[in-house]
This record gives sequence, structure tokens and C-alpha cells, in this order.
Amino acid sequence: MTIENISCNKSFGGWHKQYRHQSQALNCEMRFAIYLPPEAANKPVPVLYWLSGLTCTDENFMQKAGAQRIAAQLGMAIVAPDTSPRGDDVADAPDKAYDLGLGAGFYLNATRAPWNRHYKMYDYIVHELPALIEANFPVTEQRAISGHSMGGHGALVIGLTHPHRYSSISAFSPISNPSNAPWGIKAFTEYLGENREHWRQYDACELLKLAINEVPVLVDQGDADSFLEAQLMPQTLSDIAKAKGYPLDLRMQAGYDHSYYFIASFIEEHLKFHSLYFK
Ligand SMILES: N[C@@H](CCC(=O)N[C@@H](CSC=O)C(=O)NCC(=O)O)C(=O)O
Repeated sequence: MTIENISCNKSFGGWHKQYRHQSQALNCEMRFAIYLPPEAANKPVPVLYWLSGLTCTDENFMQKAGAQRIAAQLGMAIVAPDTSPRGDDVADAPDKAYDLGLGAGFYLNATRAPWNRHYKMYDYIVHELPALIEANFPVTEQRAISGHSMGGHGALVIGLTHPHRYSSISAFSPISNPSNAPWGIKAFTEYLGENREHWRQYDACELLKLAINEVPVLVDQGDADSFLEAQLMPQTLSDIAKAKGYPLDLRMQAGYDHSYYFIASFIEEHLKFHSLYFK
């Protein structure tokens, strides 16, 4: 697993670095970013995996969320992957729509052509990327997972499906019930086909109904988010959690929208939440 460093910037005593590598899961070259806190110079540190939303690359979170200061204080690495496979031979939406194809991998394993050649973001995030991070950087096997919007969906789905791999889960404005949201219906129909049975494994609401292991979940949602009612539906997730006594805290934040201004306002609380569950 060869990785090539392509940028390196000192930040709050630690380092922000970007790498490219050939992904076996995605069958293309990929880029990711890692923030290593100062403590990583002396000993392995735990890792938060951050999954970004539609249209994003590894750069949106690292440049806009302002997470490095608190990650440096807490001694936590943060890994930000890209949001889809990339490259000239990777299928894209015929109309270049922002919510399908490039930049819109939905953190699943596509089963339908032409998507099934490269769109295996689930395998990449769950297996290939952590193995690569743990082989190349001073990190422990303690992991947490978080994300925004499409990435919040990814964090919830992957965290709930792998309760022994992640000690905590958080999300900003997640697409909480994609089987019933236009973004999710469009993506799942294209990537997985029309049989809704195949969608359940990638729907946080369906997974939460079945969850046995209680990995703590924190969700922040702005009440001025223009996507809230049609696309996100975090209340459905929260209602399922309440009905079964699952430890999920949905916080409605007055006046906040869907942007990184919102994420930057609460990222410190999310990092502190995750650090509580790192041993
Ligand atoms: N029409 C918009 C939609 C794109 C958008 O809002 N992307 C969000 C994530 S939405 C859900 O996954 C985002 O994070 N954008 C990047 C950013 O840096 O803000 C558009 O095309 O802009």
C-alpha cells in the first residue's frame, strides 16, 4: 500500500497532510487528508474519520470546519477522504448533476452498471482506508466516525453497522432516512436498483431499528437548514432511538443552516464528545 505525500502544512503544532494512492476497493487513484496533532510525534493517537457531503473533496472540512485547534488539544488525528471515486474513466451523472456520480458516492457499494466498476465507497471507508492509515501513521486502533449531510448518512450507516470498529458516531445535518428522501431515492435507485430491500442496509433509520450494540450518537441539526424537511429528517431517527432507548442525542440548533458555518460552530463539541469514548 504505497501512498504519496502531495502537501504538508504545519497547523496548531501538528501537521495537515494530503496523500494520493491507488485504491483497490475503488479501482482508481484517490486522495485523502490527515491532520496529525502534536502528540502524534511522541505516541500513537486515536483517529476520527470525517465523511463530507455532496460536491466535497478532502479539502472542504479541513479548510472550513476549523477543527485543527481542538484536535491538537485533544490529541486526536482526523482523516478526511474524498466523497467518491475519481478519474476520467469513472462514471458520472449524464447531466453532471451534483447529487449523483462524482462527488456523490453515498458511502455504499454500488451493484448496478456502470457504477459498480468504481463506486465502492463503503468498502473503502470501512476496510481499505483504516488499514492504510493504521499502516502508515502513528495512530491507535481507536476510531470514531462523523460527517455532514451525505457524509452524516455515511457516518451513521458505517458506525451502526460496525459497532466494534467505532467507539462513537456523530453527524451534522445527516440524510437520516435516505430511502424516503429525494437525494437518497435517486442515488439508491441508480447505484442499487429499484428493489428497496437492497436499500435497507444503507438507511440509518432501518439500521437503528435493528441495533443491539449501543455506540453513542450525537446529531446536530440547524432548524434554518433549507434541506431539513425534504431531505434530512433527523427527527425520524431520533424517534426510533427514543422508542428503543438507544443513546442518540439530537440537538436542534436555532437559526443554523446547512453550511460549514454551522459545522464550524459546533465541531469543538463533536470532537470533545468523541474524545470521551476514546480509552
Ligand atoms: N446545490 C448545492 C448543493 C451542494 C451542497 O450543499 N453541498 C454540501 C453538502 S450537501 C449534502 O451532502 C456541502 O458540504 N458543500 C460544500 C461546502 O463547502 O459547503 C451546491 O452545488 O452548492
